[in-house]
Amino acid sequence: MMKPPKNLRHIPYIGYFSIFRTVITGESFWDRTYRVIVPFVDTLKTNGIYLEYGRHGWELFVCNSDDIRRVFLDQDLFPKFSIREGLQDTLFMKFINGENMILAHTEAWKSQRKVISPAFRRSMPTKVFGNCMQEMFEAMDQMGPTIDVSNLMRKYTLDVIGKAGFGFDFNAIRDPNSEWVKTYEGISKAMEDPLFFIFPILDKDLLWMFPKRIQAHKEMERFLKMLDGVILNKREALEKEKLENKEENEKDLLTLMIESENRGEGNLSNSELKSNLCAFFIAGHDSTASALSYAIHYLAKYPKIQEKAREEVIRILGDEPVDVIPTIAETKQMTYIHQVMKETLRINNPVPLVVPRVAAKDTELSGLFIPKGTFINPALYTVHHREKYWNNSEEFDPDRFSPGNEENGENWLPFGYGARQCIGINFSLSEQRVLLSMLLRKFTWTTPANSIHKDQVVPQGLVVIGIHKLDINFKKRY
Ligand code: HEM
Repeated sequence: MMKPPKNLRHIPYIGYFSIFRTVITGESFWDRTYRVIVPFVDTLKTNGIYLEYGRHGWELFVCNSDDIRRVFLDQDLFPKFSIREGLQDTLFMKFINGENMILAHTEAWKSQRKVISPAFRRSMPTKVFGNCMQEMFEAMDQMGPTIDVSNLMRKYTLDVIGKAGFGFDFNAIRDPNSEWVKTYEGISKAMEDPLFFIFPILDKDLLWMFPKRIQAHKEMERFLKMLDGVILNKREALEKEKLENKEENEKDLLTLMIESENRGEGNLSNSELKSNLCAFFIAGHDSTASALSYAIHYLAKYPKIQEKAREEVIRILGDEPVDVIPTIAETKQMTYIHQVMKETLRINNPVPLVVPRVAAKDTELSGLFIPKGTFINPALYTVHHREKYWNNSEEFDPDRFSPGNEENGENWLPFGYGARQCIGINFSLSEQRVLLSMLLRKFTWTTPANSIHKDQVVPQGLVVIGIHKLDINFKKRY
């Protein structure tokens, strides 16, 4: 355990105690990458490939974008690790039980993606995003000038995933204490509990020792039953043509998936539909909330960038003192806001590591022998911070992505790459453009003098990394 096994010893490694120090001092993922990983990787003669001890023993970390793309593209040689192993019956696995796109492999994954991709291509519900924003503005009116943005963004993205995902109103912004908001927040907090995350055995065989945890399992079952009901009702309404008449792009994803099926584009059972809705929560809720919170943080920190972004919105949507929900065409004109979003996703990508891949047979990466069974982590966050790819990588600079300056595009990997790239990429980017543009028109904002994030951001989260209690001072423009 102190040293990698013999067949991996030709690859440099970071000592076992390094990770201990991080755990004991509570160092964040971001800080550790800057303190330990990036400087170490830059000294390597292995094209940024090294080993570190992790959940599955000695694992490979790939920090060059060429090999990362190779790993993502070749699903036969580098299949996704099956995260079910050892996790059956845990709270997390109950949530995404059954087959969904995140867990499925090969043929099962292909046939799911065939039905679900068209649904995501058709969906671009800017009106749903904009209506949620108007509810958010009303809520902000009641909050006073200093607002906890991380909390607000989680409420906003929960309402969006409910309405745009399956036509369900969590009502998280208007009524943060409503039944399903409390239930969802309870189970999502329980799923992230580090104790049960690190020792899954406590969550199943030794569950009887933790009454609060047993309660969380019960709440989970209630939540999943609610989703069963939503799916049955939706199928029934579609059969009886009882759904309200909506433009194609404003329909929720569940409707679009069932319609794909009805057109003969494939089949998803009710349990697969439910499992995929849960996958949308896991993959799309906190990730987008984190991206938005970080964007608002950087816009507060750099007032000139905020002003430039606002000028762009005003140029496109005008400056009348009324809320305007942008159309899809208008969001596409927001090139500078898009640059701000891209730079935010570079510097603090919410999903810094993905589900590991496993070498299906003996192979090589950058000429290094990789034995069959090796766990491989595409280290997206490290790639985003290497000087080799990005000048002054610690600096927030949206101009890196200005038109004609896109040479770094292939090193920008917040949504993964290849066939398994994030299916929600355009959905999330559009959601972010609507929120940021409407917020920029209505408010200016600054970081309070006593902010805990003034010198360095304080992150939170284990898998999706957000920002801890981001207080921001807002001032209305109209
Ligand atoms: C800023 C927001 C987001 C980020 C940074 C993000 C990031 C990612 C990444 C890195 C992957 C690839 C994982 C891998 O290869 O192992 C992925 C996959 C996925 N994402 Fe996202 N995501 C975001 C938003 C969303 C949204 C809004 C949804 C759905 C509503 C979503 C649904 C999914 C699904 C279902 C997959 C699995 C796709 C497959 O394996 O075929 N994501 N995401």
